[in-house]
Amino acid sequence: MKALFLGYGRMGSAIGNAWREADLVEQVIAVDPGLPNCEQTLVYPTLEAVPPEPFDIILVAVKPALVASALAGLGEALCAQAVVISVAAGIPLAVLEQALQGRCPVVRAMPNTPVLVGAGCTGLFGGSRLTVAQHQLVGRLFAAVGSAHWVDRETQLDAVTALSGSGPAYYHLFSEALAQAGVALGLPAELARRLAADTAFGAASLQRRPEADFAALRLAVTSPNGTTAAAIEVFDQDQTLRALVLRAATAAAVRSQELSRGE
Ligand SMILES: NC(=O)C1=CN([C@@H]2O[C@H](COP(=O)(O)OP(=O)(O)OC[C@H]3O[C@@H](n4cnc5c(N)ncnc54)[C@H](OP(=O)(O)O)[C@@H]3O)[C@@H](O)[C@H]2O)C=CC1
Ligand SMILES: O=C(O)[C@@H]1CCC=N1
Repeated sequence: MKALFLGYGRMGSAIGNAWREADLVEQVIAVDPGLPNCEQTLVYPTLEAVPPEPFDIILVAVKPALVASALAGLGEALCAQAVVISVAAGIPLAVLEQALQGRCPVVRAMPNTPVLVGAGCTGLFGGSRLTVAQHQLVGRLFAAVGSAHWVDRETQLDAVTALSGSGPAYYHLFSEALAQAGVALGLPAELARRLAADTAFGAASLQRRPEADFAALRLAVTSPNGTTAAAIEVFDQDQTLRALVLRAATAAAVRSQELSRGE
């Protein structure tokens, strides 16, 4: 299977490298004006420079504002047998289909950066022209770099973006804050960094077990009148943390809706 990537920055290269390392695609070709050739990936500066051969998958991973113009340049020779996947936040299927003028079936995907280590999760929504076989292929491609989840309504992708698309940054921010707190409490910076990372990994591993109940996992750490209770009381004072998380996720979802209107 051959894959063409339009945009090979952080998200495009994370997915391209992961698919190649998992032997899901034999050849990855990328179009990206700013990049030199990477090992095992042929990078062209423009779409016009790509030899006119058919691709099975064309993944567009440019900034949302550039998606329509990047797709408009896709000629019949490249996309005759392809499924086009857009990972751009907010850009609706209707815009993608219009840019392609019906040349190929389209899927919207909202992955996240842990695809780099095979631990991503991706929300998916397919257009009406997608065949059952193509639906299965796209699901398999994203499941191979983490987990893949089809949503029923396109608007749900705004919530997926707010939760798991942007979500890794929220956890990284919390780890930054926790490591800084460790240093303020007297630990060497490298030890605080390591403890924050290992704690995030351990907690996530517990959360991922089947039937895991997040509240029960929290309570298992929280001895009555103990150290955790003292910290949770601060987080939960007037629902501070939960209210903040809701505000932050809502801001992300609203931004996704704005992007869909081209704002
Ligand atoms: N980063 C993330 O965690 C996630 C990102 N996304 C989505 O992925 C998309 C890309 O984001 P991200 O990878 O972070 O951004 P990057 O800026 O890292 O990557 C975009 C790349 O596209 C290149 N580019 C610009 N114009 C074109 C063009 N016409 N044709 C081909 N390549 C072009 C850019 O080059 P140059 O820099 O020189 O302009 C850049 O290298 C966005 O739409 C975003 O919404 C989705 C989920 C998660
Ligand atoms: O911040 C963004 O807009 C992109 C989409 C989800 C993660 N990064």
